[in-house]
Amino acid sequence: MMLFPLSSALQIWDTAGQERFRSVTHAYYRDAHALLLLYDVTNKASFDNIQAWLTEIHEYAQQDVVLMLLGNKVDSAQDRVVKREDGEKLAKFCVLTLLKLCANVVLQEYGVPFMETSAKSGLNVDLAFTAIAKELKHRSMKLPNEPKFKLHDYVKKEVRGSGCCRF
Ligand SMILES: Nc1nc2c(ncn2[C@@H]2O[C@H](COP(=O)(O)OP(=O)(O)OP(=O)(O)O)[C@@H](O)[C@H]2O)c(=O)[nH]1
Repeated sequence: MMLFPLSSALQIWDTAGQERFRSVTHAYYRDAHALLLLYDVTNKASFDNIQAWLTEIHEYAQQDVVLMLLGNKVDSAQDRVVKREDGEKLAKFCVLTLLKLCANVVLQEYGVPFMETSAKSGLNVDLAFTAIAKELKHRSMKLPNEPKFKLHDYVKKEVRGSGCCRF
């Protein structure tokens, strides 16, 4: 991935969401620098499951892990059961839950960034990965004279809505 003026390599693991693979996925948390929490906007159970994933994150992930909440499949507008506002509320709730669980300074200040995506149309997919990569890059470079990268501001500025005609 090119992040001007440098490039970045991301190693991406798609962990199995099913309960029966849970013990295997624990192993991935420990060394992860970022976690993308995905639910399916056409599947309420996947939305409700985010709470369980947060508990897992607290237990197994690094304390300063970069988190992002994504509501996927927004191209399936006719099957949508989870509203965008519910996702936004959940992103705030994620913060409260994690604050109870840990003292992640980044989360305390800004909350969990949230956006809706479509793997089918590509809506916001590049943005999600670019935002994560930029955040990690800035953290790793630690340049004192560089302005701090603000993940939330970046996501807010760049995010595209699914709207009626933009999948
Ligand atoms: N319409 C639509 N379908 C999608 C989208 N993303 C994934 N799918 C479909 O949803 C189904 C499940 O996708 P997966 O990527 O296997 O979902 P998963 O959450 O990784 O599933 P697990 O491996 O069980 O955790 C597949 O049929 C995909 O083609 C999307 O953005 N829009």
